[in-house]
Amino acid sequence: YDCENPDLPMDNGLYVIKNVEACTLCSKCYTDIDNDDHVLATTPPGFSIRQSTIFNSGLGVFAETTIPKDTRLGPYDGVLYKTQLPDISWAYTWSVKYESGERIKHYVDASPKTHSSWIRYVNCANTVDEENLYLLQYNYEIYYVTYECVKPGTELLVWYGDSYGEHLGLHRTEEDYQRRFNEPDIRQVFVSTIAKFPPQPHTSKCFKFYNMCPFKNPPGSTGKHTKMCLPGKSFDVCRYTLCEENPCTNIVDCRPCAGYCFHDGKYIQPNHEFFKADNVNFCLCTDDGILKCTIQHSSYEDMCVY
Ligand SMILES: C[S@@+](CC[C@H](N)C(=O)[O-])C[C@H]1O[C@@H](n2cnc3c(N)ncnc32)[C@H](O)[C@@H]1O
Repeated sequence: YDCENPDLPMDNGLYVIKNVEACTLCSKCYTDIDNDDHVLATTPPGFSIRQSTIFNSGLGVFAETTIPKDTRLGPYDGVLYKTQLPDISWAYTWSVKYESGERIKHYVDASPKTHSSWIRYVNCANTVDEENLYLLQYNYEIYYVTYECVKPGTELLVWYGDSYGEHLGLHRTEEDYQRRFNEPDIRQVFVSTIAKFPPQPHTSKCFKFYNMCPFKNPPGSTGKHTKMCLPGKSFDVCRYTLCEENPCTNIVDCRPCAGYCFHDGKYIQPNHEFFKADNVNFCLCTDDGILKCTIQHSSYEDMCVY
């Protein structure tokens, strides 16, 4: 990319480089999204995961091409927990907070590789001068954003926060930040646009994609499910009773597609329980492909009726 005129999509004032869907080609929906390579398969072009420049810190993420300032990377995928259970591997866990920035809404644990994305490998900067990313919580998801134009070969580094930093033997003060950036500390930014941009009912102008392939049949045509367009033209399957149709191939019965139920752009494994985006309701994908969700609504997902 060109740092001055990058040819990248934008969202809310930031350039966007999204995670690659683990199943990239429509014809290859049979990819086993459940194996350990899932996380590497989510790495977008222009980045690599390799031995970190930080001594004894394992793998790290490197820019292999120029990445413009203000580029949003992610999201930081993982398993969501409402409470910090003792067995959560905190090493890969971020907390997602309510808008006030104080109360914790849930935790996202990227230790299971089957559920995480490539930015789980971003290490913690040893010094403020090495920091080239800040953390952005946007619509209750965690992203990393570049502070500056990142040159090829540079390791991407973020500040994990004071207590995690302490654990790694690292210290950082507000003054360190101000010395480098000459502005108030913005290492952790919270933005919630869910209320500002309510989902719009599907129209023919709103294209839906799954793994880069537009849906062949307009959603809702069978009357079995309803899809809503969310900001950024992403899609959500609000009501999905039987998992009959693979939107990539239109093959009836998506069992060979490494999953039964389909929600929010992802296949859900049988008997897998997960929180919905509102993190109030949770769903279970049953063995026979039925997605059962609770209906204690508190957010825009009020519109989704099961
Ligand atoms: C979110 S993971 C980052 C990816 C990790 N390097 C890996 O290979 O899976 C966090 C862990 O990376 C290591 N790490 C990250 N930043 C570090 C640093 N500045 N110094 C030492 N270890 C670090 C620590 O083991 C930490 O618990």
